[in-house]
Amino acid sequence: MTTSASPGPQGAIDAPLVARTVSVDVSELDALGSLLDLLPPDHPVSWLRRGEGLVGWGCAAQVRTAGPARFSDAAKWWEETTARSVVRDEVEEPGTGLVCFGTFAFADEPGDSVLQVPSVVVGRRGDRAWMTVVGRGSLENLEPRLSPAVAPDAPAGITFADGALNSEEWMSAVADAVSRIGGADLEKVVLARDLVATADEDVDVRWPLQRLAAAYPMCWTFHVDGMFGATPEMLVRRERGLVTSRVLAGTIRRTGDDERDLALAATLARSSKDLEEHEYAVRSVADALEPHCSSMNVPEAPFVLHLPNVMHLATDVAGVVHDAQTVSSLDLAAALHPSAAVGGTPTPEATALITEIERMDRGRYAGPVGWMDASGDGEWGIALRSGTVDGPSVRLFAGCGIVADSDPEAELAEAQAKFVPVRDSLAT
Ligand SMILES: C=C(O[C@H]1C=CC=C(C(=O)O)[C@@H]1O)C(=O)O
Repeated sequence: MTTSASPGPQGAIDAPLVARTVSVDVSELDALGSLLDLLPPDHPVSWLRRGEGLVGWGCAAQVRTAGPARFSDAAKWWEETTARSVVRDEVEEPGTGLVCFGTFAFADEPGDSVLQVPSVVVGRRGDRAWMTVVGRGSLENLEPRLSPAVAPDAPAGITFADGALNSEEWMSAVADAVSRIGGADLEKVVLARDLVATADEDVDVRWPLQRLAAAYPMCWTFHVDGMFGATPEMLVRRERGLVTSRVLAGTIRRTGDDERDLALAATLARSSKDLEEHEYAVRSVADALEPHCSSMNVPEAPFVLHLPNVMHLATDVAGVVHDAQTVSSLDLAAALHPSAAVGGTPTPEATALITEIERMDRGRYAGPVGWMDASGDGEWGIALRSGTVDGPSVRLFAGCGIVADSDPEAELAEAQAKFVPVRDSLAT
């Protein structure tokens, strides 16, 4: 575990964090554009849906963790950091006061995970808006002030290439997985592949973020430490004792013809292959949340979630938690990860097969990404429809749930459709 921090203008690096949250007039915010328009290029973070949520920038403190203890080490650091901090919060909503943003590796190894405390966070929820400024030293020196940022440049000269496996190789990995599912204890495994986009110059992540938020308003547009995307899947949200999770599994591509898409949605809702795959995913989430809840609501049948590129079977699981004092939203995310939507069923067999046949390091793709406040409330999505930006290079990821009667060609087409959000967001 490594920690670092910017000492700020008036404080030593090991001095406690000080934070001040003030209310912001929504019309003042609107006059500056969307929340994303406020982001400067310095450590931008985002968690936005339908124009609401949180953005932040600068880095007041951060911790990097790795390995099987990546979640618990990060959670411990957050507990210690918030316990030492001095906070003046004039708004007191979930997401005010001290807030951290995190992105966690999918696998125990090699794994590289981060929890960051931005120096500035701006939040919006309905007709309420706020700004938090974080530093070290005296609260009185913190000056919350909003201003627009310089707009990002479009990435230039983007080209795409296969990542670890080309299409043919990936289809044979899928065929291999199908043959293993028939035999052993394995019911489902999620196999992913990657593409690599290369630009002429460093990619400014604010460009794809703006495009993702505009094209996928029903998804959570996120960015933390190079990991960005627009995910439709909420691993866990905890707010004032209520926990919810949006489980997705079972997918069909859209055609662009609304009438045909409606017929396809009906087919999806009746498809036994997809319903079976979905059932595994819901069961894995409900089982992991159950020990933390005094009551739960698990709908019997899924609904169809319509996205611009694909449609999914979706179930919203909800519960009342009884251990909010001792178990944070990040602890819940750790308990849920990896769900059947990104690992498979049973989890140990599925993740072992992923390591064996996927032939790539997922990095933080399909890991939890999101934010948490000092009370432990927060939102952790699954980093899907996502990419990792590193200088001029962006690695894009997409995966599919493979079950006994999966067809490799259909799965390849589904993966292509899942690349679309990030691929299009890099276009000029
Ligand atoms: C693993 C991904 O999607 C998961 C989430 C929703 C539906 C899925 C499916 O139908 O296969 C996947 O389990 C991805 O987008 O990379």
